[in-house]
Amino acid sequence: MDGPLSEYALAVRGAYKRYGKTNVVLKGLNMTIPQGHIYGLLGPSGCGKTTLLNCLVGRIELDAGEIVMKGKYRSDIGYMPQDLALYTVLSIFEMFLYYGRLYGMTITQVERRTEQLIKFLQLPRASTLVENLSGGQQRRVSFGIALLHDPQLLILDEPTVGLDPLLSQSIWDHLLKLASNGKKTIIITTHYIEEARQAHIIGLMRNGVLLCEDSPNQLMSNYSCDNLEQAFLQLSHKQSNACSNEDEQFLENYDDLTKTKAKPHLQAEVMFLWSRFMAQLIKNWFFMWRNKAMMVFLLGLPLIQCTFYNLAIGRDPIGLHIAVVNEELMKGLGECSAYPSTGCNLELPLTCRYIDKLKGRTLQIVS
Ligand SMILES: Nc1ncnc2c1ncn2[C@@H]1O[C@H](COP(=O)(O)OP(=O)(O)OP(=O)(O)O)[C@@H](O)[C@H]1O
Repeated sequence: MDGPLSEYALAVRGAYKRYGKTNVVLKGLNMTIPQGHIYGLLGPSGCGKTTLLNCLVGRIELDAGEIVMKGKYRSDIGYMPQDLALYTVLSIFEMFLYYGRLYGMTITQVERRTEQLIKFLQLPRASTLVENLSGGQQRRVSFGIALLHDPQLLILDEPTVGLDPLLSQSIWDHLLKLASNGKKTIIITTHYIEEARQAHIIGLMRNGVLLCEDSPNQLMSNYSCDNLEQAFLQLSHKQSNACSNEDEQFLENYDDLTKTKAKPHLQAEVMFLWSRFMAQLIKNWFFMWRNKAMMVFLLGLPLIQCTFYNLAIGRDPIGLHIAVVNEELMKGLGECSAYPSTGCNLELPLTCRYIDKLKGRTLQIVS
């Protein structure tokens, strides 16, 4: 697709990413997503889909390349990761409340949205703990979190895996509805190739690059086949024949290829926000409340440490033999017995007063 990159909801140009010294995952990838489209990102396991999405949401940085996005902040994106970021000791509502507060939503807004999402995603009651949900239900909670703050760009990493086909279809219907008014742009990865036919554009990814980007119908007609799988197969053959020793070439030239470092495409977040602080506080409170043993331990440990510290340090040593060297009492400690141990007579030798104080403690004075 041509035209200035800023016209698109999202565009990636010349993206490179390598893990360690040898695992080059993105090899100069280009991707273009117009506003209001659903983009189905397809590719075999390990081809770099999650890596690409992680770069888009700012979780990791590209080594080189450019990402241009309509949104400027992380909160402009709704992201559903493959590995669910859920706190299992929280309930569904508490989970939504935590993320809602991170996005700056009010409690009333979160309550209203929770009601809608529970109905749409067919989730159990809002008070149900996440740990008591099935894997599929947990994925739906994670999907709900991505939709919670109604972002302009949705990035969904396999949202329909393990779901009932009817629910899967209703999720696709909802995504099509979200995109239909031209406002929301959605990137979705899936292993179900047939399901991806519902996307407006399909990106077929293999070996760190996109083999093609087109509408599903156009793709199938270009390769004269009646399903996407055959089109993908033909493209994969073409790629394999074209570059058999590609990996070694990339490794050799990687430093040259990535000379121009990628600039961050999302603006840095403000260091401190009350809503974020409160979100953490609420989450930790619920966490502690559900883990009473942990709470007792966390509060009890400093108490125990203080007690032992005070018992061990700063006390008088017991039974310690000490001697006082001084030249005030020439005839030894016996001299002190002649003086009263109280009063404020400054003519008395000060040593006697000092010895007197020591005697009252746990020390043994040796004469
Ligand atoms: N944090 C990491 N550190 C090192 N290597 C990684 C890391 N994350 C991913 N990889 C490697 O990068 C490659 C691409 O992984 P990625 O998860 O992006 O693939 P994927 O296409 O999303 O796979 P799947 O469809 O199975 O989720 C794999 O070889 C993987 O082992």
